[in-house]
Formats: sequence, C-alpha cells, structure tokens
Amino acid sequence: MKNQKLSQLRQQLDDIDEQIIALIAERQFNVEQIGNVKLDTKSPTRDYGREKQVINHIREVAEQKKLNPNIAQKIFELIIETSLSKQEVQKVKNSGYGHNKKALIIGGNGKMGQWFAHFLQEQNFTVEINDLAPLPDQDNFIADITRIELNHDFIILATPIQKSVEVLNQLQQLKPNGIIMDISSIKTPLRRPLRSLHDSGCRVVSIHPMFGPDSQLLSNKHVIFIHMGDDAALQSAKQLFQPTMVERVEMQFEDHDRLISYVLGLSHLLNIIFMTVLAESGEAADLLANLSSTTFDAQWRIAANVTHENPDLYYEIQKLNQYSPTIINALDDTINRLKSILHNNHQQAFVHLMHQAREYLTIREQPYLKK
Ligand SMILES: C=C(O[C@@H]1C=C(C(=O)O)C=C[C@H]1O)C(=O)O
Repeated sequence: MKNQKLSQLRQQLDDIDEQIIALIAERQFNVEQIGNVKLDTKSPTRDYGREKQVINHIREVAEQKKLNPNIAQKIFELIIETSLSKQEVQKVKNSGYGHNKKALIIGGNGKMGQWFAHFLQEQNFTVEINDLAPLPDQDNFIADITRIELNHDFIILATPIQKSVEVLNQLQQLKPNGIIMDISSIKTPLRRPLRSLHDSGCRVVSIHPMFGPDSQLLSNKHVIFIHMGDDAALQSAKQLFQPTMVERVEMQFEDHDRLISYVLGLSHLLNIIFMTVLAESGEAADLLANLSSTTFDAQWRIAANVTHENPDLYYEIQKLNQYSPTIINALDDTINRLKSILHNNHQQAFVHLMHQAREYLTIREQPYLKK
C-alpha cells in the first residue's frame, strides 16, 4: 500500500520535473531571442543590473511561495549562467572573424589545443592541427609543418613549455607571415625565442588564457595579453576574444611570471600540500569524507580538481617559474610563524593574521555586487 502511494507521488514528481525542464527550455528560447536583439543593437551580452532584478524578483516570488529564497537564488544563478553561455556562443558564431582566415594549432590535440580549435572553428576559421599523432579520422591533421605552406593568419602554440621553445626556434627558420601566438603558463623560458622571432621580422604576441580547457563560459575569466613589439598583432589577438565576455588584461612580459607565481603557483601548491597530507595521513578517505565540514568539502573539491589536471604541466608551472622558490619560502615562513604562535599561546597574533587576511580578501568583488 505504502509503496504504491510512494510510486504514485514519485510519478507526479517526474511529471513536475518534466514541466520544469520544459519551462527552462522555453526560457532558453527566449534568451536566444534576446541574444539576437543584443547582436542587432550591438549591446553587451551581460547585464548585471538586469540579473540583479531577476534575482530580486525570484527571491520575492520564492518567499511568497514559502520557498527558501537562497535556494531559489542558487538555482537561478545557474540558469542565468546557462543563458550567458548560450548568448556568448551566439555572439562568437555571429562574429565571423575567422571568415576566409586560416589558423594552425601546434599541439592542437592537447586539451587547450582542442579548446582553441573549437573556439576558432566557431568563429569560422579554417583550422589545421599539428601534433605528435592525429586523432581518429582527423582530416585537418598536419604531420610535419615544414612540408606545408605556412600561410595561416594565426599560428597558435599549445605545446608544453619546453617544446614551445623548440617550435619557436623552428618557426624562426620557416618565417611564416601570420601572427604567432604562444599560450604558455610560464613566460621566462620563452623570452629569448619570442624576442628573436620578433627581431627576425615575424609577427609575435604572447597570451595566457587563465582558464582550463573545460571552460564553457568566459564571463569572469581572464586572458592576459603580452606585447612582444607588434601592436597590430596584439590587437588582432585581442580581437579573437572580442565576442566573448572574457576580461582582456594587458601585462608587461617582466611582470607575468611573478604575478602568476601567486595566482597559479601558490594555489596549486596549497592544494597539492592539502591532498598530500591527507593521502599520507593513514586515515581512510571515505571516513574523512563522511565527517566533512563545509570548508573541508569546498577545499576537497578544489584539491580534487587540481589532482585531475595534467601533472607534467603542473610540474612545469612550478619548476620553470623563477619565482617559485620565493613562494615556497613564504609558505615555509608562514608555517613556522603559525607554529611559533601556537607554541607560545599568542592568540592575539593568530587573530591578527586572520583579520589581516579577511581585509585583504574583501577587495575582490562578488558578481552580484557589481553594478
Ligand atoms: C537574458 C538576458 O541576458 C543575460 C541573462 C539573464 C537571464 O538569464 O535572466 C539576465 C541578464 C543578462 O546578463 C537579458 O539581458 O535579459
């Protein structure tokens, strides 16, 4: 009897879920039409003011219906993210920047290489891929770049950092006309080859996309652009990202690795340390996971993502950055300071560290606090 009641109620729930999905799809259809209006009127994709209205409205409706407004907000933040992805792709496809243009991606079968291939194809570029081996049925694969005419508008290096040095030197001999662009996470090892490529008359720009290959939506993400002596090349590289919502940041070559040693180096290290301490703790992972707290869960999620990244790339990011030792020393000093604070019962000093950190971190704006 009870089971029958349960399955009847669940059937009703399935019906409701179908209606929710149908309504979200209908909402998406509307979002696409709004996307078209934005393209026609050349309006920006993201409208924070409108998002705030949508969220406030949905919170009011949730309260009227006796639903938790925070949960309603979370659901709608995801729905809005889906709208933004849709409109961003619409705009990228509509740009047609790649019409009658060719791009070669060296290391194009790696994860970031594939991301670029897809991104450029959406803009209508004809894309060719060079890598160690082709993917199954890959008809745009170039096995040897010395055997083809290098008549591409863009040549993108999505190779490991050490390999990029080799390829840049090789390109200096081949002297292509198009814009050569590396996407390396560490720039110092590329300083000489990039400079001498520029000095030999090639068009060069260095960029660093600050997102992983799984990124769907570029809102709130950054791409760093580094001037290598060719302003037009830099502008063309920036133009590639013009239809997206990515923040385009210009940076001096000299500043890149120092800043990145914090943004990538420190955050990677902390997660590797967290997971290594756990993995070597002798405690069962499932036991800890079952005891989890909010902070532990959040930290675990980030660390788990880090451990799934390419370990050789992550090694290069530490090893090839000349500022890594500074970061490791700062970590070491901080751990020693904490040790001494605890050993000497300096509660005030501990509280001070936490307050100082809180003050530093509040500077970063939250998306819904933007105007
Ligand atoms: C749909 C729009 O585009 C975006 C998506 C929104 C949404 O899904 O509600 C709201 C504002 C925009 O950032 C819009 O501008 O109305």
